[in-house]
Amino acid sequence: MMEQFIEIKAANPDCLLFYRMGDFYELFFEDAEEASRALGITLTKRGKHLGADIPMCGVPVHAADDYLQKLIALGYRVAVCEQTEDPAEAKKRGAKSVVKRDVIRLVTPGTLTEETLLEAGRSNYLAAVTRIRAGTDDPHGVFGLAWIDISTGVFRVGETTFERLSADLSRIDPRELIVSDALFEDESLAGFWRQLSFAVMPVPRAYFDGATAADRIARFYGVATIDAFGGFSRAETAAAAGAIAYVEKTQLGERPPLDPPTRQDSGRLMHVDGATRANLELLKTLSGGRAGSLIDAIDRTVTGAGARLLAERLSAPLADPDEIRKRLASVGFFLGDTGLRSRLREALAGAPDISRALSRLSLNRGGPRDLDAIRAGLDAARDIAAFLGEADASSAAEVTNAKAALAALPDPLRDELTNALAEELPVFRRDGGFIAGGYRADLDELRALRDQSRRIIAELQARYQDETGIRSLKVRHNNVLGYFVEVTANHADKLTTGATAATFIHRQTMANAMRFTTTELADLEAKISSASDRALAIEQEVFDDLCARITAEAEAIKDAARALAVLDVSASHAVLAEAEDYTQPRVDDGLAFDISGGRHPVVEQALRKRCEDPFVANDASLGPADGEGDGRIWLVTGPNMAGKSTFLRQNALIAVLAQIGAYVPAKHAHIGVVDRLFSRVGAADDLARGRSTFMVEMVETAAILNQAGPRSLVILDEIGRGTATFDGLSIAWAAIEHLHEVNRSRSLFATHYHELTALSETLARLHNATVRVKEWEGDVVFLHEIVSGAADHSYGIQVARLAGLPEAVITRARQVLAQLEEHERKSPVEMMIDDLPLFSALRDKPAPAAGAPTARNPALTLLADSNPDDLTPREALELLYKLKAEAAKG
Ligand SMILES: Nc1ncnc2c1ncn2[C@@H]1O[C@H](COP(=O)(O)OP(=O)(O)OP(=O)(O)O)[C@@H](O)[C@H]1O
Repeated sequence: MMEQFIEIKAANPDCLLFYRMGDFYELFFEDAEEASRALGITLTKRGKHLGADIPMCGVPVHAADDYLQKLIALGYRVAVCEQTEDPAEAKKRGAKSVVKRDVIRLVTPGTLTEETLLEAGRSNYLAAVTRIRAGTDDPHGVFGLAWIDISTGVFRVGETTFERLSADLSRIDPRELIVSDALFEDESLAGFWRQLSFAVMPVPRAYFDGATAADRIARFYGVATIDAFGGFSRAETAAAAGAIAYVEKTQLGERPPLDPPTRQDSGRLMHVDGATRANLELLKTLSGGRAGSLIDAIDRTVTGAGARLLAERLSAPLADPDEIRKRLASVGFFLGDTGLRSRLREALAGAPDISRALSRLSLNRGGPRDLDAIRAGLDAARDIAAFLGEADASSAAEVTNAKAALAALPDPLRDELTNALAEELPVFRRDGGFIAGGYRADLDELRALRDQSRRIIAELQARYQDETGIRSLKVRHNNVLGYFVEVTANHADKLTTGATAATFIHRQTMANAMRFTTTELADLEAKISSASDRALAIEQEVFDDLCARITAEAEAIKDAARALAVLDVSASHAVLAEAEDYTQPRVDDGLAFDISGGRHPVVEQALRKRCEDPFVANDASLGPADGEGDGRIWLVTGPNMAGKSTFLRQNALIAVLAQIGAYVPAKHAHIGVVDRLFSRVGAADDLARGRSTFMVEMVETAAILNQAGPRSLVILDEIGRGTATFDGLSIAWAAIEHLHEVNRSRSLFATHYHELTALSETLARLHNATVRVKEWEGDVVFLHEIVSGAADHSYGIQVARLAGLPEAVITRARQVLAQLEEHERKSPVEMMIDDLPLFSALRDKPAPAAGAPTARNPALTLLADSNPDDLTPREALELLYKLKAEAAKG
């Protein structure tokens, strides 16, 4: 057996090998050591290899999914090795022969299908990347991308460049990425693969071989050529073939129901790079959780498929106004009909995840409950089609299409499943008992026979009791003996002696009981077990038959599943819009960015939950003044904690929401489609990548200044704060000029460098905005209201005081601040700035009226004239009284 194990393990060196032995999967050698550590299960030993003990641990087959889930989450890959013959068969070859075993599947993060291993609301993508260098001018080559979710059949391809690869991968957010070993080892990319947050798996170069790529895809789909799928580039075809090769390798011959690949044209999407995606906390917060993210605030879907579609849309907002308007129309449709919407959501909430059930059935991994999921899904689809059919959805193309997809579902299949399936269903098909009575006459007969035999056994027990006079005699059953007669030890003599001894054949002596069999019982047993076996065989046949009928309709079922997801998302946006008072944005091809009464979707809900003051809505207007020329830059100054970051982010989030086709938290919103969204907010260092906070900030800023264009929306929060004041100020200054002159993007720029507000005098499209605060009894009160103008204070010390800094530190900080401000008034900063050519335009500002000497504070004069070393305590006290009197005057 060890020889067999070692051979199979050698063929799967990069996986933990789950080696099936009876009711357990056993792991040996290093696998056992790793798994026992990772899973917290006991490490034992079994036998010896080369004179040393063999470490071993095991997990029960029935609980294997839980352990698999843990291992996959920890980044392991598992090869599942099953017994491929009955142990009885092996015995026929000789007592010592080993049962045949084979790996039936590789479980990897990107190729999961089990409900327990998948997250209901998240797609589970396997992505493949390949590079083509020939025929391109780009020294990095072009990159082909393919991504597959085998649990739902989604299959997409695209082409990208090195610059965009990271953004594309962060949009797809795969669980596992495969690349050819050559690309994996390419020195120029080593750092790139390392910094990705998901598993990267090098695979043989042959997976991506361009010469055979198209054939491999065609073979998978059983078509002569892939032309019918649409024209793909060489890079796309190679990536798609690589992904298919990997699916084939991990599924070992089972074929998941993949859609034909479709191209995702990233030109029609809003481009959002990884840093922006993370900064804006679209799908998860910077700390990695879902709570507090945008999706968490807006997700009102009721199905797993709906939640997945919403996440997918949030990762890839559109940049095509027509498509966006189509989605908005569906939301409008559901907003207009509350009754229909509630009925839809009720029906959806009860519908199972049919695409995932379909995938398991196609991969021969499904159970009776998956059949039932399809049945229930078809039922729900029919109900939904019926009541949608009554409504006039002509204004909403998506709803009309969904209706058509649902109506196209095959009724006979649904009827068949309804008739075939029993009420209560076991998890595994091997357990039987899932076919309803009345569906197959032969099955009913066998079941009757089985049930009848049980009755006969009861009768037999009564007869044996009578014949022997032992009232406590029982006919029992276990897996070792089958049916047997059991009497307590004190009655045993009656069966082993006299006339009855001929009937009762001794089988087993227990401490308190003795067990016997009889010829009659053995005959009955044979009948019962053959009836059960035959019944089970019929059920398996019916299962296969139903499975085949379902997979034959896979296309229609998948279309319907997609339609249900679209309906769920559209209705969920309507629910959100109604509950949260969102509005339909106007989206077009222009450069407008007019938001009135805009709110931050996450902060607004958080404030409400904490029962704090309601969110203060604010306007933003970044489009070209008078509709002509390029967009504007708003330079937002204001105290700490005033709400600058919130304002910046809310506008980016409103753009994202509008472009996924959702309603937005505002009174009115008019947005000319944003082609690229950039945001640099907050500070976080990336020590894993060897970058300090400031370095991260500069890398992200560089990306923005190098890539943003007139259709982009740029959010920059406190650029330059991570370094010395003048360096930071200068970088921020130059960045604004670059944005204004070169990028010409619609931008929001928050800063504490109040000096920057002077730029509005030279940069025509720069608008100064500030957040209002009130001072009250030395404290600051935040009004969160954005108005035109510039801030004059940071109120940093007041905020520090609110935060609970010790009073001594606050007092000292005030003194230092006063000195610094005094110093700065005389300092050469402004002179230095004036000397820079960029600032020369500012020099002509009228000088402050001269000749008004600032009167010196008399208290200060008193202090200056005193000499503390010469003062007696009494004189010191008198001085203090004088100072106090001066303070009271002034
Ligand atoms: N419009 C608003 N209405 C109500 N509360 C708001 C609003 N904007 C912000 N807040 C509250 O103020 C807090 C601070 O906001 P934010 O982080 O945006 O301030 P900031 O000006 O960027 O501060 P800093 O300069 O210190 O980074 C938020 O967490 C939120 O609770």
